[in-house]
Amino acid sequence: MSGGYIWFEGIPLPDTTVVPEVLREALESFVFKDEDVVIVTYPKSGTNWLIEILCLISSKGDPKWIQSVPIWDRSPWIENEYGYNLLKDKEGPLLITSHLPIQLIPKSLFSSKAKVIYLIRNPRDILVSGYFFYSISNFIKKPESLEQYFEWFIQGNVPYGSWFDHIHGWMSMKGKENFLILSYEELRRDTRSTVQKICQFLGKKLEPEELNSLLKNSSFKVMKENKMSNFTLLHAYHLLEENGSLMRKGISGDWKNYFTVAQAEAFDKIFQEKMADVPRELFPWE
Ligand SMILES: Nc1ncnc2c1ncn2[C@@H]1O[C@H](COP(=O)(O)O)[C@@H](OP(=O)(O)O)[C@H]1O
Ligand SMILES: CCc1ccc(OS(=O)(=O)O)cc1
Repeated sequence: MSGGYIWFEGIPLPDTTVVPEVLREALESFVFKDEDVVIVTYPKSGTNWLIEILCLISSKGDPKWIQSVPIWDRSPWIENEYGYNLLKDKEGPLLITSHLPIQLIPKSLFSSKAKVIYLIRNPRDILVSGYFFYSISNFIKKPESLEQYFEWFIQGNVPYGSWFDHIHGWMSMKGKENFLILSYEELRRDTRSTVQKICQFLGKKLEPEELNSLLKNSSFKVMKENKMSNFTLLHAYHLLEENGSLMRKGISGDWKNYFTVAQAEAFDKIFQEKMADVPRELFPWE
């Protein structure tokens, strides 16, 4: 286990989960079907929370599936060797996850009607979440300090490259009827309405008790205790340090507890410069 990167078409990808030849095959031959649902996020945006919600929509709130099957088997990452090998032989409709920037996603996505949900989060919170998660993981390059990780993040020397580029790339899909943009912040502020919005996008209907069960079983508290979702299964493979979990705090604005005044000002400046061309309403935290 090296915890380094492979540089794939200029993007740093974790070398413990991504195998270049397998990713190349996925990019050239994977065919998305109209019935598939694809979750796309930059890492640490709340990916696994959204997966849990989509699994519970699919099971109509019944928690059996999320309590018995690891989260990475329920909605495999297409760019990972493990995930691609599951997906390529699986009967559809598929639930698929990806952190890939738009230029690396298999091209068949653009000619299919597969429904894509893109989840955005305040990059300052993503930075803090990534810093803590990669510090306890043994499969991603470990930062020595938040100061160092801050620099890596700004430069895009982190898994899946620059957050700023990721957003710009995927925003070219904005307005397409099979593309839904959500934010972690709205999901936290009003989970019920946001789940209803997802159901509407997917053409699904949940009865009130099914929705209540979904909300309970995808809550931070319940996910934290679900070993199929909280990443503690990785302990057996020494991929995550003992007691380490995906579920850290699950809040918005935690960056304020870690950024220095100078870092906050520097980040604001870079954000304004790099995101000036993106409509503000996409960033509910600004
Ligand atoms: N049910 C839930 N409610 C709120 N936040 C959740 C959640 N499940 C996961 N998260 C948060 O999502 C982040 C992980 O994102 P990803 O799944 O993309 O790796 C972590 O953020 P924090 O580290 O800020 O707590 C984690 O706590
Ligand atoms: C094993 C599934 C998994 C876990 C963590 C990952 O990290 S990140 O989301 O890319 O930062 C990826 C895949």
